[in-house]
Amino acid sequence: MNRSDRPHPAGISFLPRADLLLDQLPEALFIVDPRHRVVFWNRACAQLTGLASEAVLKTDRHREAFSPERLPTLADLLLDGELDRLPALYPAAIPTRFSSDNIRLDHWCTFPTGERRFLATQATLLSDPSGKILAAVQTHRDRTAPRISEEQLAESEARLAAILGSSMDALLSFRKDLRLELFNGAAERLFGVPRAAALGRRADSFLSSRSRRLLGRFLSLCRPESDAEPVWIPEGLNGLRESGEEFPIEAALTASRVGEHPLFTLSIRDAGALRRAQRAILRLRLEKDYLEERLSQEQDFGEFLTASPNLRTILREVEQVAPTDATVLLQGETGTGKELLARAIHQKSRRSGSILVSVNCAALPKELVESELFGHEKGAFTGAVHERKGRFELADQGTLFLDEIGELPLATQAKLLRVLQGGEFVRVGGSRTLRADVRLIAATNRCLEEDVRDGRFRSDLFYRIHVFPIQIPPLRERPRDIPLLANFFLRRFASKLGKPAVAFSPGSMERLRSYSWPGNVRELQNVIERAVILSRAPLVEIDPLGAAPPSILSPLGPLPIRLREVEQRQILEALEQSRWRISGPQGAAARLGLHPNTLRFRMKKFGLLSSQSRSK
Ligand SMILES: Nc1ncnc2c1ncn2[C@@H]1O[C@H](COP(=O)(O)OP(=O)(O)OP(=O)(O)O)[C@@H](O)[C@H]1O
Repeated sequence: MNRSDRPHPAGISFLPRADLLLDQLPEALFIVDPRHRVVFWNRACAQLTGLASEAVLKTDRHREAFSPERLPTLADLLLDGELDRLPALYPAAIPTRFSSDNIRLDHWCTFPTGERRFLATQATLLSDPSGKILAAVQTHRDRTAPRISEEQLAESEARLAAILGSSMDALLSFRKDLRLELFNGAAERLFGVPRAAALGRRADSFLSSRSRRLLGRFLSLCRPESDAEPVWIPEGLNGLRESGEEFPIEAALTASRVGEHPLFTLSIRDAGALRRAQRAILRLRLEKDYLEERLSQEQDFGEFLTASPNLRTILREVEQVAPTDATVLLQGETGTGKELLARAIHQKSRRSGSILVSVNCAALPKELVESELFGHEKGAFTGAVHERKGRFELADQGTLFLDEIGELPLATQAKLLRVLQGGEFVRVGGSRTLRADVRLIAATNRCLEEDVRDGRFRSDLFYRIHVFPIQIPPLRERPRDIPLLANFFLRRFASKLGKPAVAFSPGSMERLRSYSWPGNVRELQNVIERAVILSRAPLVEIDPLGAAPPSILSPLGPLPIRLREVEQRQILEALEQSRWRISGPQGAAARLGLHPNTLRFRMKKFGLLSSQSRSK
């Protein structure tokens, strides 16, 4: 049967052949009679719900077509006059009521197929002129796609609002007329103005008058682009609070093309707060350095400072060996603090009440080494006009620090071994056996194992002194020590030179950290001393430190050692010539052109301060 030949649906005989028209509608439409029976179900409705009109007509299956729970449809509620049940039945839906017999509901529907669609559903009652209800018509427009876009837009707007709200910077967006369109939470807090009051106001009303002119100049220069980068506005801008108070700000301006007109966004930061934070960070850093130094001093060894975990572990072991009489061998590159540590060990030993005698083996001429260590009798050799005690005798009951032990001639090594084994020795040119109770601390920057292999160092002596070897790592392997020691020397030299230095200039610490320090702590100390001497401002500037020339790194011929040796030799010669007299016209100081105290200081540094000279 042709569609046009079909009889009228029973309930809509008042609409002659309207069924044909309604069937063509793109909108899904059905009609129910007052007994809630479906009397019309158009083609779009069948397509939308998946239920053919034959399956629905004359039944109340229209309910299940739109909800698995068979909820009454809008048409049903209208017929029963029960619109007040809408909120309970469709809590998430958005109703729009046009009149008592015409209502719209926008909501998500689930069909028998399981598919979900967002529908704009509208229902109207049809009545005859006497007011008798004939039927209810319900139409459905599928708004799924626009609804998803709306939801996505709302979600992205909420996300954007959350981002803008949580931004630390105050954000002010405006068009060419400067009227504010966006004023985030940080802006409310910074300027003390609620968003509602700020929107629509001119953006430059939050700037001081000078800054307004500057912003105007910037706006005229800005070329809005779709992916514009922010442009920093140079320093010197001032914000204006609602209270009239001006305050320094840092700002960046972005000019982007959004829609037809350019959109400008000012990001503003309270520069005062930033500076206060920077000052607080500097203060905390200085405090941290100081505390680290204190901790290091308390935990460890007097002036021997370290923040390096490796070295701290080593120092804990040293702490245990210090009170014993065990021989300690300190190994490490030049300037790593071997002598300083030797002194600390002596201080922590039961011999601290007695003397620590230092001998720098590298500074002694070969022919004088034995007499230096073991003393000589009068006339033992040319120039030995007096009998003289050696360092072993002087160190009796105390500690003997043999620095650069690897430099000892082989013959002296043999004699040293005998003393260490039996505690007895004979002065050069003498026959009396003498005894000395000495604790030995030896140090070297050479690789003694290699010297033993090459026959430069006796293996028996090596094993005798290798009882408790300590390897002090070079400064470049303990990066944490660089700021600690640098700050320590900074304070020390600043107070010594009466300079009110408080800190290093920006970038200085980075320079110190990135240098390789071939001369280790001694070199660092010298660099800081020089910088403090040259500094005028309260900030101390470290000049760029050159890359270390390879020769300095070589363990065999480090330049600083050579200079030291020359200086030591000259002092020793002058002392020998003056018979270890320091002051007076014939004294070594006068020969060297030095003040006697300066000479004493240098001698102490080189371990040359013996009993002969101490008294003179
Ligand atoms: N950890 C440290 N803490 C504080 N000062 C240190 C430290 N290490 C070294 N120094 C200082 O560095 C300088 C060099 O140290 P020291 O003379 O002890 O080194 P060294 O290893 O014996 O050198 P060399 O092998 O050249 O004799 C000294 O002025 C010392 O006080």
